[in-house]
Amino acid sequence: MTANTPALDISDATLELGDGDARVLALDSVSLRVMPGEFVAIVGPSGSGKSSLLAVAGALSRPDSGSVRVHNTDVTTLSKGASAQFRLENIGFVFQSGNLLPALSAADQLRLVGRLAGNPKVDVDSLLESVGMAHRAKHRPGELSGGERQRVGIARALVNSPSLLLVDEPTAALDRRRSREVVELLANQARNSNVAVVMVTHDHDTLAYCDRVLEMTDGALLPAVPAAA
Ligand SMILES: Nc1ncnc2c1ncn2[C@@H]1O[C@H](COP(=O)(O)OP(=O)(O)OP(=O)(O)O)[C@@H](O)[C@H]1O
Repeated sequence: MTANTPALDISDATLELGDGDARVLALDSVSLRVMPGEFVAIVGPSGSGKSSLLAVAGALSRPDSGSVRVHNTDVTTLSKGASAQFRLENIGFVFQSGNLLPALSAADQLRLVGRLAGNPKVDVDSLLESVGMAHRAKHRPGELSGGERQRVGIARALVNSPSLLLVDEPTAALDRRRSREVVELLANQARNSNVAVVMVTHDHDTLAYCDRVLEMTDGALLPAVPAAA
């Protein structure tokens, strides 16, 4: 594996959803290559296919045609079980609201994901430190602010040192200042951990932190638009 190996390489992926009259071309010959350490934002109107793109990139759904390689593994050829294990070890997911387990402290959220991947010696303290949350290690999600929960969610997604981080609307529940902080944190993590980040967002305020901004329209991914647009 060389430094030139893309962390994500989607080639000509097509995905149809629904049946009969409700059939929709969610992905229309989409190609996307993201290198390690690169931070890419995907914008676009509701229903344009952004979530479908993340699902295909994260081996959660299989395109009807085309290939999806994550760090040189074609994830479209993996069985269901192998794909779940591959996701756990190679892909981190960050969702809108952090998606933390209510009963677990911040530190235990991270430990659990490490244990599930057979990686019990995770350096939880350093990871929480890297997202500015070391002082909240013992707090449960209910005792954290929205921005803090999102930070723990990012640390948790990084536990197994993934090559790819897929992020869905991370700032939807946050005010302007916290939104910028969370996206700046993602940008720093991309650089420092050499992880490729693909973020779906409606938040044009945070696009300046991204290396590239792409736009989805009717299932197609358009060439980059200026980050400040
Ligand atoms: N299970 C499904 N069955 C049929 N059509 C679906 C299904 N899921 C999504 N779609 C359709 O596929 C298209 C792409 O949906 P997708 O969720 O990827 O869009 P999106 O850009 O993420 O939207 P949003 O910004 O509102 O989350 C939409 O037209 C949607 O209505």
